[in-house]
Amino acid sequence: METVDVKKDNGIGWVFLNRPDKLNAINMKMIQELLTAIKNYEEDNEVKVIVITGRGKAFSAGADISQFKELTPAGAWELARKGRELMDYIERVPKPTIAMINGYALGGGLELAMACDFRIASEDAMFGLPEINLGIYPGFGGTQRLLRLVGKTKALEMMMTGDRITAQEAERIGLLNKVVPKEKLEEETIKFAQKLMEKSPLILSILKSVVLYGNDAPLLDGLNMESLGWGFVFSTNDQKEGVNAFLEKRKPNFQGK
Ligand SMILES: CC(C)(COP(=O)(O)OP(=O)(O)OC[C@H]1O[C@@H](n2cnc3c(N)ncnc32)[C@H](O)[C@@H]1OP(=O)(O)O)[C@@H](O)C(=O)NCCC(=O)NCCSC(=O)CCO
Repeated sequence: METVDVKKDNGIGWVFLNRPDKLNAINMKMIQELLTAIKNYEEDNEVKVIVITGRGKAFSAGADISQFKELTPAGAWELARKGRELMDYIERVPKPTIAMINGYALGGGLELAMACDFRIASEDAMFGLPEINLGIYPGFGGTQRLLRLVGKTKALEMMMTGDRITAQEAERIGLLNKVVPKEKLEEETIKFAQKLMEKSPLILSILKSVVLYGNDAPLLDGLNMESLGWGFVFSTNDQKEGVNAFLEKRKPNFQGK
């Protein structure tokens, strides 16, 4: 692949945005290659957790602005659809996903991070949706995901001013799970991924789909989905293993079945 590279290591499927000289600006090629990388990891049983990060000093500075000059309305619509399709796919992939944010996460870069389940950032990372300064607004799902993550007041402030915020502020408003010193970013991300890998991958994927369903559904529908799923979980080996391990005072050994 030209714009993305990948590495599998101890259950983690790493995805690196790899246009460091352009601060990992997301062009059409990168959208396609990211989708391929995520789909490959989805099918790969050795991969339990997917981590997305950037090569160089940025996570990503957003969609590639150099492609905007010649963009027709139909082309812009296509770019927004493809970008959105990627973010929606990442959000729904049935494995935990972590954005390891090593610098700027702006525009489409922040939208990519928001599509992941978890966001861990280095303390010098910067966040923002500056699209308004280009005379546009976020088009890869950011208007909706930021709203849901931090609420209307902060979401509108970030989108309407285009101002950047620090990692500390991003953590305070609920955009991040963790802020860590730069030199510990990888270590802390791996630790977090390992915690997830101790759980049943099957139950994690069912839990993820119940939570995502509830995010977009009326409360009663979400609660019904929870109860139905909860009943279903009792048909799995991992539920039996979890309960037996507790009763036998040992660590569970989940098989994802
Ligand atoms: C991120 C900024 C603030 C970094 O500034 P600085 O450190 O001064 O680095 P630059 O010299 O500006 O950038 C280095 C290099 O990368 C190119 N680049 C940076 N961002 C983009 C981008 N989004 N698209 C295309 N290219 C980009 C920059 O042109 C330089 O290339 P050279 O060939 O060396 O000139 C700063 O870069 C910045 O503000 N970037 C834009 C952030 C932004 O507006 N993002 C929103 C994009 S629209 C979008 O995402 C739509 C989807 O909702």
